Amino acid sequence: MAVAWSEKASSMKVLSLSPSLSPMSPPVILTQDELKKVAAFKAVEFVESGMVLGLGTGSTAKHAVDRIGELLRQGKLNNIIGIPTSKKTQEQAISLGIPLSDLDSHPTIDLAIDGADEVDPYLNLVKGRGGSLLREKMVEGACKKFVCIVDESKLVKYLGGSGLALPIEVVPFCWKFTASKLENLLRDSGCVAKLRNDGKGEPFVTDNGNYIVDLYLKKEIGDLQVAGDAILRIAGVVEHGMFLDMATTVIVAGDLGITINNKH
Ligand SMILES: O=C[C@H](O)[C@H](O)[C@H](O)COP(=O)(O)O
Repeated sequence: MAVAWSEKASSMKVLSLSPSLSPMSPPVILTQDELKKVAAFKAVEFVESGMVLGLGTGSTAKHAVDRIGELLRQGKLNNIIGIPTSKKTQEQAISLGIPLSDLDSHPTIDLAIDGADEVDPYLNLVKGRGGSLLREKMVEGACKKFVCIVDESKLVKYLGGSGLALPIEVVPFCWKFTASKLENLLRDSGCVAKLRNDGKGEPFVTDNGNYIVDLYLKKEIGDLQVAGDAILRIAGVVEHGMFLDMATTVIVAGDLGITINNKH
């Protein structure tokens, strides 16, 4: 069962942002990227030698992968096997000397660490604004523990509430048809569907050779699970970017410190 942010005090641990600061140190304002790094480093404290690890994708997860590589190099972690969630993370992990495998060989993952685009009060997530949602969902769905790491700008009252995209991975074939089906399905939320482009005037293509249709919502979706299941029933949809009831822990770094929110 999930809990709302306001009800989380008993499950929440507030920690210092910088362990090197004494209690009398003046407050330090961190940049957004520094906050991402703080959350990532905290998550890596959950990693133990011998684990099979899901390696996330994005600017927050990158810090975690860097840290894992650093600890391996220093001999503070051993026998780690990483399962990357994108080609980009795979390249990063290889450059850091992190041994890699895949879900075929390791269908059960001990722990995954990954960022998110939005986190709602029930620890549901939007992911995929970097385009990696399908592999992320496969890997994170195979985890015993999924630790999500965000800076506090990612917290929303409801999924889609940032006004930014809810990404849907679709097959390229007749993507306009699929996009219109999605708009129609979520018309009560004022849904507008747009094909993501690569910034050079061409469609963005995922690691799996698919397109991304970004949904922009004016109103909250009612039942997320029902909506998610209905989205997946549209022929042409490969996966959606709502990660419902998947994160076991969300670590949030903000101006006042870190909160560690555990799913009950
Ligand atoms: O497809 C991208 C992933 O879902 C990312 O984890 C998500 O977009 C968050 O990325 P960032 O940490 O860069 O904000």
